[in-house]
Amino acid sequence: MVASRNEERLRKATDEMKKNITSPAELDHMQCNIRKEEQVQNLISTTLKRFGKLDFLINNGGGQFPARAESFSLKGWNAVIETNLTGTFLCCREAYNQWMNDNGGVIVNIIADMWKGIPMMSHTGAARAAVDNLTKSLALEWAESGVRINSVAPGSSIYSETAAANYGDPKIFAYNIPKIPLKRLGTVEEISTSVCFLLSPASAYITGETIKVDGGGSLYSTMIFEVPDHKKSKAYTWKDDEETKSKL
Ligand SMILES: CCC/C=C/C(=O)SCCNC(=O)CCNC(=O)[C@H](O)C(C)(C)COP(=O)([O-])OP(=O)([O-])OC[C@H]1O[C@@H](n2cnc3c(N)ncnc32)[C@H](O)[C@@H]1OP(=O)([O-])[O-]
Ligand SMILES: NC(=O)C1=CN([C@@H]2O[C@H](COP(=O)(O)OP(=O)(O)OC[C@H]3O[C@@H](n4cnc5c(N)ncnc54)[C@H](OP(=O)(O)O)[C@@H]3O)[C@@H](O)[C@H]2O)C=CC1
Repeated sequence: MVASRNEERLRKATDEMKKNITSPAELDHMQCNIRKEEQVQNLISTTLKRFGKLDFLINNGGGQFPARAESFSLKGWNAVIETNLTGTFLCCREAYNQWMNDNGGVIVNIIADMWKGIPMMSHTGAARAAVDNLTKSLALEWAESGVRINSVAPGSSIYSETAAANYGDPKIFAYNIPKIPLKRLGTVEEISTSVCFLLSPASAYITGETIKVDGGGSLYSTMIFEVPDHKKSKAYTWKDDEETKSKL
């Protein structure tokens, strides 16, 4: 079952996938806004009615808009936290309560390269770091039910048409290439094969872990953003201490 908000995009994506499926696996799609609790409950119960089981859950839905933190309205902040953190939590909780508690299963959460913060997208950085931590807590709480849960963290380097449209710049991802040790963008396949590995029995002994698929970008330098030159940082020395004391 493939689910998201936009019916037309869903239909196109599932038609495309059906053309490429060589196994007898069945595929369906369903509208669901993961920010809405009832819609998530309905997604999981409909999936169970349609397929009779729920082996895997992949929380891939996510997104954000670029802006400085001081400019965020509460509505904008909440939109991004609800999309990336609350939506992921609701999907995990429903999958567990409706099926995986009794039957086990595997969950993979898609997060982002937020290890050094994400300037200009601090809302999504905070939400993705929270999902990284949620993954670890759930791995411990749900291990006794036979549930494994891991994350995949793509670099800011996998070309996305919707992101380029959202950010108004088709070259938005290409700007990052100089900051990626492997000196190229990643492919969608390089993300999905990592997800498949984590879903497969080959990773049966891995839980609560996050795989970074970023061409080494997270080891290197912060993407896109440069801190402007400034003289706002005052050094601290013992001499300053004496001056402070004399003022007290
Ligand atoms: C991490 C680095 C690399 C990552 C790459 C990718 O992830 S690639 C994948 C990337 N893919 C995606 O990102 C796709 C998915 N992304 C989305 O659907 C949206 O970005 C969303 C998550 C904000 C939800 O939006 P929605 O409209 O459904 O939500 P809503 O109606 O509930 O609240 C809207 C409120 O949010 C605010 N606000 C929104 N846009 C802007 C902006 N440009 N400017 C400023 N503010 C903005 C504004 O406050 C607005 O309220 P207003 O002023 O209208 O009263
Ligand atoms: N491309 C990249 O370089 C990177 C991507 N990522 C993350 O990887 C994931 C996939 O990204 P990508 O394919 O590039 O981007 P897309 O924008 O193409 O995919 C985001 C998906 O999330 C769905 N979505 C967004 N909000 C909701 C919601 N409220 N409820 C249900 N579905 C929702 C969208 O579908 P619809 O609009 O139909 O709801 C869309 O299918 C995202 O979480 C993204 O943030 C992380 C780091 C880098």
